[in-house]
Amino acid sequence: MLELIAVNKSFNGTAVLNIPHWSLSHGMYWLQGSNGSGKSTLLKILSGLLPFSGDIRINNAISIQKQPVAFRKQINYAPAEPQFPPFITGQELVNFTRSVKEGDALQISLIRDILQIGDFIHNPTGSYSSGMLKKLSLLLAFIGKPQWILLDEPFTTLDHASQKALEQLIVNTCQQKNISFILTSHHDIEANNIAFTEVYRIIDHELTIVNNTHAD
Ligand SMILES: Nc1ncnc2c1ncn2[C@@H]1O[C@H](COP(=O)(O)OP(=O)(O)OP(=O)(O)O)[C@@H](O)[C@H]1O
Repeated sequence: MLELIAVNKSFNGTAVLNIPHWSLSHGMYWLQGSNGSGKSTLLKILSGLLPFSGDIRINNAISIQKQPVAFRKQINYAPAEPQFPPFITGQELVNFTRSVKEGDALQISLIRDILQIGDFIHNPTGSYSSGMLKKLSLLLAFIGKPQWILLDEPFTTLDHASQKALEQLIVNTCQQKNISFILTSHHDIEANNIAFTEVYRIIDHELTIVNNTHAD
């Protein structure tokens, strides 16, 4: 369970998010919104990267404000446009993330195959295409066993085969490993084959539920 309580975020006095209360049980959530509506800001807040007023709790126990380290251990995040120091190789980032997030080698190898991350992983990230950077960022987000994985625009820049593979990976990870997801996009949910638990839009700084597509 992820609970947002009186979450407000402004930049330079301009309100970007105002979420009085939002409670998410285990599942897959789709967050839609136009450019500048606040999707990336919300995911950065949820992953502990941006200060805000209010609180966020996991399982009614771990508060992002009071236990920030314990909270962040439960959240993995992949940004919309990943950036890494150009001299670091993908493999070095994987090794570092594996040690921090207590990932296992077999898990990483499987996800690497699913996302079709080839030997380029051993090259410095400065040599990667945007799709390669995206795949590396997604791989890092799946390492370990967080309670939530937050993926900002995960399907952009991926080729069609990789998009389909990612969809299946998300569904399997949610169902088999009990890990929940929040995905953002500008696009309608129909573009994807995932049966989302709930779909939200950010309209005028507030979250609005669009529909409930969950089958069971
Ligand atoms: N660091 C910042 N400083 C000032 N304003 C910011 C900052 N980051 C975001 N904003 C503003 O917050 C608002 C929400 O931005 P955000 O990046 O969250 O939108 P988004 O929904 O992810 O947009 P997009 O779909 O274009 O990626 C925008 O008005 C943006 O200009």
